[in-house]
Amino acid sequence: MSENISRAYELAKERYAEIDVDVDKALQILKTIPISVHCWQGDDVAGFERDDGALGNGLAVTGNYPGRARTAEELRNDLELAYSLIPGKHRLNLHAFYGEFHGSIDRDEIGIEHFQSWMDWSASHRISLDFNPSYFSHTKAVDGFTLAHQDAGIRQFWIDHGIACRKIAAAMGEAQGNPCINNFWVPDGFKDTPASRKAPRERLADSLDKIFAEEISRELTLDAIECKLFGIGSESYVVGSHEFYLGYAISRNKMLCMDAGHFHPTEVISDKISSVLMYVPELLLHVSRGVRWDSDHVVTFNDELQAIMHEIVRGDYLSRVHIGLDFFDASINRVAAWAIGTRNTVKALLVALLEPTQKLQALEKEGNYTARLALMEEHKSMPWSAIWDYYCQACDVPVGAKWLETVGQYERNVLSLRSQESVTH
Ligand SMILES: C[C@H](O)[C@H](O)[C@@H](O)C(=O)CO
Ligand SMILES: [Mn+2]
Repeated sequence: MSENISRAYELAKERYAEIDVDVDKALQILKTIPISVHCWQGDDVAGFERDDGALGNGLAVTGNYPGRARTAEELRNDLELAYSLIPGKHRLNLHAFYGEFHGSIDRDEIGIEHFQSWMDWSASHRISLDFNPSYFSHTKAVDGFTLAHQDAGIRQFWIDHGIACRKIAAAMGEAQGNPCINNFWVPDGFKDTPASRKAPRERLADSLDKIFAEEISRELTLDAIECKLFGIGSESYVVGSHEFYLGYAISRNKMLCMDAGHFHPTEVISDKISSVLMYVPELLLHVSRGVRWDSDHVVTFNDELQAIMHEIVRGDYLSRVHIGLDFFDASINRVAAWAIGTRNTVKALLVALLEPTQKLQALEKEGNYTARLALMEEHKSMPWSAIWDYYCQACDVPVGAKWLETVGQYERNVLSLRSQESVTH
C-alpha cells in the first residue's frame, strides 16, 4: 500500500467527516454495486455466428484499430484483462449471438449448451452474466423489421428467438444464484414516414406478449425492454419508442431499459429515472454517450454521467436500478475502451456516494436554495480523487493512468499479433 495514497486518503476522509460524510460507508456500498460490462465492445458487435460477423440492422461501428477479439476465447481473455483494471466485482452482459455454435445454428434454435463455456468461465471467475436476444445482423432482419414484421412467419422466428433467450437467461440465473437480466432491444422501424404507426406497435406488443407468456421466476431472470427514439435506417419511426415501452413495462410489470443515447439530444435520462421508478419496479440503464446522435461513444466523466449517478443515490434507488454499459468504439484499443468507460462509471458512482445528500435535501426542504447550490458546487472540488485512488489500491487495481501501461503491454504481446482476417468459429 503506497504511503502517499494512504495519507491522502486519511486527510480526505477528515474533510468529508467535517461535512458529515462517512467515507468508509460510501466505499462499503460502492463495493456491492456491480456494473454490467457489455461484451460487444471487444469485437465491434460482430458476434460468433458467422465468419464475416457483419454488423447491420440499426447498428454501426466505426474504426479499424487492430486487435479485435475474433473468438470467444480471445474475448474472454480481453475481458479478464479489462476486469483486472477496474475496481470492484462486476458482471458481464452477453448478447445471444456470442454463443459458441460450432456450426450453423439459427437464432430460433439456440440453447444453453451454446453458452456452456461462458457459464464455466462465469463460475470460475465469479462474474455473473446478463443476457440479450440479438434482433439484428441477420437475414431475417434486413428490411428493418423483426418482432413487428408484417410476415407472421418472420415474426414467429423472432418470437422463438426471444423464448429461447429467456430459457438461456433463466438457466444462467439458476447457475449463478442471482437473476440474469435479459434485455430486449428490437430495431424495428421505418426510414421514412409511416402510413400506419399503429399496426407495427400492435404487432410488437402481441409478439412480446407471446415471448413473455411463460412465467419464469424473477429469481432466475428479469425481462427488460429497451426503448429508442430513432436509429440508423429508422430515422422517422421506431416501433419500440419510449412511450410504447413505458406503457408496456407498466402494464406487464417489466423492467424498462433506458439507454443514455436513445432520446432526443437535449433530453437526459438522469431526469427520467425518478419518474419512471414511480411506475415500474426496476430499471436497467445502458450508460452510453451520444455525440450529436446515438453514436455509442465511450463513457466519459461528464456532467450527465455524474447526474445519473447522483440521481440513483439521491433517490435511494440503488436496489432498483441496474447499471449496464453500452458503447462500442473500434477506433481505439478496445480493452482501454472498457477500462475508461467502466472506471468512469464507478468513479461517478463514488462521487455520488460521497455527496452530503441529507444535508442538501434538508436545505431544499427549508427553501434555502442558495446554500443548496453553494454546497453542490463546493462538493465538486472535494478531494474525492484521493478516495478513488485509495479504493483502486485497496481493490488491487492500478491507480491513476497506470492501467494504460498494462494495456500497452497486452497490445504489444497479444492484440497486435491478431490478424485482421476472420477465424473459423
Ligand atoms: C448491442 C446492444 O444491444 C444495442 O446497443 C442496444 O442496446 C442499443 O442500444 C441499440 O441502439
Ligand atoms: Mn443500449
